[in-house]
Amino acid sequence: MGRTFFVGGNWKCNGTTEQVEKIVKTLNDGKITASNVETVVSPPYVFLPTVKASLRPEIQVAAQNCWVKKGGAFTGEVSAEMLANLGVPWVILGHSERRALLGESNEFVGDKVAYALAQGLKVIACVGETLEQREAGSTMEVVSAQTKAIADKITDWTNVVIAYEPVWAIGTGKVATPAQAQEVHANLREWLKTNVSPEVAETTRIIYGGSVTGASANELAAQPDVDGFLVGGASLKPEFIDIINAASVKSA
Ligand SMILES: O=C(CO)COP(=O)(O)O
Repeated sequence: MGRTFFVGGNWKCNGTTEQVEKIVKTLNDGKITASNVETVVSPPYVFLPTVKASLRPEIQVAAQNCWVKKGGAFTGEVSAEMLANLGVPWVILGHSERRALLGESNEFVGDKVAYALAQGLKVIACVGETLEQREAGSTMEVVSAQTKAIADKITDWTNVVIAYEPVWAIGTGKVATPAQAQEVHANLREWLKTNVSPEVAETTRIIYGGSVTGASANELAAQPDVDGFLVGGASLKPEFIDIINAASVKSA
């Protein structure tokens, strides 16, 4: 195996200067006991440089989005080149909130992933089905189409982490069961094996997101195809440290 466990904290559109300082202090003081884990937190753009400068070196930063191509006359956007210039190593792309609220299509997300990778950024690419889609039995159809739109635009998957985030589990407190997460992760890995390559399937991290807490992390992490988490609400709280430490389950 050898996939390094990956834990991302997506702060979404939250935080004041004071709250951000507090979260950074909690992260810097927290006892990280797991050794086999890559940790990334994603503050809103405006806080990125301060958070990057004040965080302990084991924790990296990610932006929550970036523009689909080279910067220029695109008011309100932030380009991948700017993130690279600031030394921000990661970017989250295709989050369901942006797909749903801002109308980002599969193809648009695929283009963003390709452009960000070409600028040297690493990408956390999000996929996931709505409750209606799950109930209609089309979960795999939806997540494969989202993954295919990315696969169509890139050849090198080294710097890509796939985040499976079922929309019905995001911010609802309704976490997927370990079996539900494992089923989709295994199917996604199989999809990569068939449609990209066995090597990419074996090495690409597939992480789970949706109401992960300190209490649910260990059992989810124990699933063979769950390679980490993308955490929203709980990433603003001290229990994020427990979620990072769930990585120990893999080496236990
Ligand atoms: O959307 C998420 C992370 O990107 C998950 O959010 P919650 O952990 O708050 O459900």
